[in-house]
Amino acid sequence: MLRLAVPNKGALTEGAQTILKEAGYRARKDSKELVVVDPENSCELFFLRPKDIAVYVGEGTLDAGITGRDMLHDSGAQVEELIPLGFGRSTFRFAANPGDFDSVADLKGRRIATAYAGLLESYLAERGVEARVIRLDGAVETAIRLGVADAVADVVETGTTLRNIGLEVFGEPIAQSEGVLIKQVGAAETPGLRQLIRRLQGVLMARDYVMMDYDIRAERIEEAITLTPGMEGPTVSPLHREGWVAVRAMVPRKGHQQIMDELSEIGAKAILVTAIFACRV
Ligand SMILES: Nc1ncnc2c1ncn2[C@@H]1O[C@H](COP(=O)(O)OP(=O)(O)OP(=O)(O)O)[C@@H](O)[C@H]1O
Ligand SMILES: O=P(O)(O)OC[C@H]1O[C@H](OP(=O)(O)OP(=O)(O)O)[C@H](O)[C@@H]1O
Ligand SMILES: [Mg+2]
Repeated sequence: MLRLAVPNKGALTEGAQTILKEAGYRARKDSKELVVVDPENSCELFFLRPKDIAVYVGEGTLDAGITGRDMLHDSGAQVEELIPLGFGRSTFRFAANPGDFDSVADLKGRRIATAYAGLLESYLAERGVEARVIRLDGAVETAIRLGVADAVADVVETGTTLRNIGLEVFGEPIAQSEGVLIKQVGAAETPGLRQLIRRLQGVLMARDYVMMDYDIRAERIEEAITLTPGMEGPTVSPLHREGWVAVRAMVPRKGHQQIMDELSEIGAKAILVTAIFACRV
């Protein structure tokens, strides 16, 4: 039985729920459900606070979990990232009143408010910057206005929250984050976990790739294959027309229009693009 931790609220909840559903796992019926048993997939889903997930997985009480990469590093738990999941992308950054600071070195001896003290403290230690870290739970952007801190270190996605309170980011980004699948360091991958990984990779692939079909003169096939190399290699089948072949290959969704343009230029006809519903890599 695979025991999996899933965020019960916050920015990662919807993305986690959607990807698991697309991977064939049971969804919870309402946001108050804390445990979902999925006998068909021999899996139990535990809905937990995103920040606690690395702790449970690190202790080995759960086999795997979905959390944010920033939370994984903040926790200090014995967990490792298995695969990035492509949702809940954010940057972790310093911010302050405009003009107050230029770089992390300027923060020496100053107060920095954050809800990710573990992540911030290891970043400062790596750079030899001694500062006072003020631990808050959330809405840390307000700490400067209320005189509790000189700067903040927080999650920035669109930047709207910072703009609304008149703060500006400074220095290099501290970390890039997104939803990730994690497991305990050194723990064996059970068959249930391997199945989950394969299914999630399949969903990500189906999101990132499209299927492309086209017809082309046989003498241009090598040029065409350079444009659409596919995964293992494209399928090339004879066409019921002398000197022509049909080609089928998976291509990255991003940039597929350009590939179509380039195929047209070398004489490809009937170029079709279709979405991939599911796949196994
Ligand atoms: N606005 C956002 N857009 C995208 N991802 C975000 C955003 N805010 C947070 N995240 C990411 O989502 C994860 C969890 O953040 P979330 O805000 O859900 O947790 P939290 O702040 O601990 O909880 P809460 O906000 O409920 O107190 C983190 O990995 C973070 O990088
Ligand atoms: O750049 P933006 O798109 O504005 O997003 C960033 C904001 O989103 C998160 O807040 P959340 O809603 O989780 O509240 P919290 O600060 O209480 O955790 C994060 O802590 C920032 O405040
Ligand atoms: Mg938050």
